[in-house]
Parts: sequence; structure tokens; C-alpha cells
Amino acid sequence: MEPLKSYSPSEISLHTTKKDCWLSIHGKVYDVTNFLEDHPGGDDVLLHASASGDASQAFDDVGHSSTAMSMMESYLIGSVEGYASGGSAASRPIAGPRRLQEQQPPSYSFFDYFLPLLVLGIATAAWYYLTFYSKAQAK
Ligand code: HEM
Repeated sequence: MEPLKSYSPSEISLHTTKKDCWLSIHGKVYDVTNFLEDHPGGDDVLLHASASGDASQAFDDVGHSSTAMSMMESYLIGSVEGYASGGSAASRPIAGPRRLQEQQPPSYSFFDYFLPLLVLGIATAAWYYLTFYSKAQAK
């Protein structure tokens, strides 16, 4: 069997119209242009999934039948360039920025702790003054 042609995500993103619609699902590229009209879920969902980049999540969320899975084979035209199979992270294009955020844990400064304690202290002092001290003065 011939190895699958590999397409870059930017190349795939050029095919998102009714006349030319590609889907990227779990590292594989499908040309569903001729299937748009026949898709039981409608053509709009396919066009939307195509425009949103990776359609893996949308495809899985529907819980497609095994019939649907075997139908996919006939629309297969290639694979996504740089897709690392086996890892779900590869199907998430936003993994990069998210990882970056995780590398920088929030750092708490002295004032993050001190300020709430200060406010609590002032509130307690005010309560004490109003409850006991001012009453004692009134006598
Ligand atoms: C090559 C890709 C696809 C094929 C061959 C395919 C095929 C099918 C088939 C055969 C059905 C009928 C139900 C079933 O047998 O599971 C179906 C339903 C459906 N599909 Fe797809 N589909 C594809 C991609 C997608 C994608 C990317 C979405 C994303 C939104 C989607 C959304 C739906 C929805 C919403 C239904 C209707 C489910 C229902 O009414 O219960 N499909 N699809």
C-alpha cells in the first residue's frame, strides 16, 4: 500500500468551502466535498468542523457508528504533517500555549498573604471597639 500523502495544517486550512472541504480527524485528512450533501448530520456541521481546524473532538463527541468509521476510508486522502500518533496531545493544536502556562506556576508575594490578614485585623479591632470599648465609655 502506498504511504499516505502528508499535508501541513496550513494547506488543510485552505479547503473549507462547500466546493472543496477537507477534514482533519486524528491525524488523517479526509476530502468530504462529495459527502457534504449526503452526511446524515448535515453539511453545515462538516463545514464548521473543517473551518475550525482539527475535527477530531467534534467527530468523537457525536459517537459515530462503525458504519460511519468505515465510510471514512473512502474519503481518506492523506495524513496531517507532524502528527504524532498514539498521543492525544497531538490532536490538540493548543497544547503549546497551554504547556507554557503550566510551566509558570502562580507566585504569591508577601502582600498576597499580608493584605487579607491586615483587613481581618482591622475588622476585628473595629468590632472589638464597637462591642466593648464604646459601651464601657458610655457608662
Ligand atoms: C469523514 C467524516 C465523517 C463521516 C464519514 C461521517 C458519517 C456520518 C454517518 C454515517 C452518520 C449517521 C450516524 C452514524 O452512523 O453514526 C453521521 C451522523 C452525524 N455526524 Fe458525521 N461523519 C463524519 C464527520 C463528522 C464530523 C466532523 C462531525 C462534526 C460535527 C459530524 C457530525 C455528525 C452529526 C451531528 C451527526 C448526526 C447524529 C445524529 O443525528 O444522531 N460528522 N455522520
